Amino acid sequence: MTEPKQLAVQALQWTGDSLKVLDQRLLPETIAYEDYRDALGVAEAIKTMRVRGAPAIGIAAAYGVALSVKQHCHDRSVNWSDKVFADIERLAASRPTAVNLFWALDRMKALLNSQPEDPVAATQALAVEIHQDDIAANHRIGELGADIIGGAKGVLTHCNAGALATGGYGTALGVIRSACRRGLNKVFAGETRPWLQGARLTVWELAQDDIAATLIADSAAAWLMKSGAVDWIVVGADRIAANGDTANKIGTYSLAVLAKQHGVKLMVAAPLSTIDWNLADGGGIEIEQREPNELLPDSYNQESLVSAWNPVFDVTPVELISAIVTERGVVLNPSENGMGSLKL
Ligand SMILES: CSC[C@H]1O[C@H](OP(=O)(O)O)[C@H](O)[C@@H]1O
Repeated sequence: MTEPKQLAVQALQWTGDSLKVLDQRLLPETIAYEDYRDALGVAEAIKTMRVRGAPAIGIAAAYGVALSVKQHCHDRSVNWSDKVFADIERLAASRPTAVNLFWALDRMKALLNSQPEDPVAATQALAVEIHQDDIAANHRIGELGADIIGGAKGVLTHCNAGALATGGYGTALGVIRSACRRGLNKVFAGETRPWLQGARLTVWELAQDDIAATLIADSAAAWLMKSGAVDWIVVGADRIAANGDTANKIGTYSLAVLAKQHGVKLMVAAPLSTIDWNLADGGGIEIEQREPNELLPDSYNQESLVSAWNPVFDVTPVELISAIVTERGVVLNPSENGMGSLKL
C-alpha cells in the first residue's frame, strides 16, 4: 500500500506571519494564492468562498484569529483583546452553516481567555495544531471509510469534500483516495450546481492524484443509481446534529432519498469538529442562503420578474444515512445505534 501523497495544491498555507489562500473561485483554470495578514481579509475570503469547505473554513478562521492577535496585541493604547474579540465576531459572521468555523473560534477564544504569556506564539501554535490535526483526522477517516466500502463497484460523491475543503487529504475524498489505493476504480462526481464544486474542484483535485473520475450532471444521479453502477454515495458534512441528522451541500438530501429508492448506501465522512452536540437534531441547523446571482444567468439579473431561491445546504435525516465515519470511529446505521460512541 503506497503512502498517500499530500496534494500539491493546498487550500491554505501558513507562512509564519500570513495565510496564503488558494482562490477556489478561479479553479481549475487558474491556480492563484492570495496573502492575508489580518482577520478581516480572512473573513472576506470565507464569505466570498475563496476558501470553502467546513474544515477548511474552521482552519482559516483559526489562522485569522492568530493574525488578529499579531496585529493588535502590541497596541498597548487599548485593551487589545477587545479588538481581537471584535475580529472573532467578524469571522463568526462570515458563513452560518459549517459548525467547524464556530468550533475553531471557540478553541481560540478559550486559549485567549487563559491569558497565555505569549499570545502571538500561542494562537499561531493552536491554529497550526488545528490544521495538522485535521489532516491526520482525514487520513484516519479515509482508512476507516475504505474499510467499509472496500470492494464497491462504484462510488458517487457530491460537492467537494477533498483536500480543497479541509486541511488536506479530504473527508469524502479521503475515503475515496484510500479506497482507490485498495482497488476502487469507478468514481463518479456530481457537478454540484450552482457553484460547481464537483465539476470544477473534485474531478480536478482527483486528477491531480491520478484518480480518474467521471463527472455527471446532478440530474443524472437517479439514472446512474438505477444503472447499478454505484453501491455507495460518499459525502462530507457541514454540521452533524447529535442524532446524526446531517447538513451538507444542497442536493445531498435528494441523493439520500434516491439512494434509498435504489438500494444504494450513503456514507457521511467528517471529523469530530463537524458534530454539533448542542443540537439535538437537524431542525435547528441554519441553512445558508446565497445571492440569487450565483444561480441566475446574468441575462436574467436585470429582470425583476425572474428571481432565484439559492439555499446552498440541505439536511439529510439520519434515517437515510448508512454510516457516519469520523477519526474516532464509525457509526453504522446511526438512526438505530445512536451517535453516543463518538462522544468524549
Ligand atoms: C469536507 S466538508 C466540505 C463541505 O463543504 C461544502 O460546502 P461549501 O463548498 O459551500 O463550503 C460542501 O457542503 C461539502 O460537503
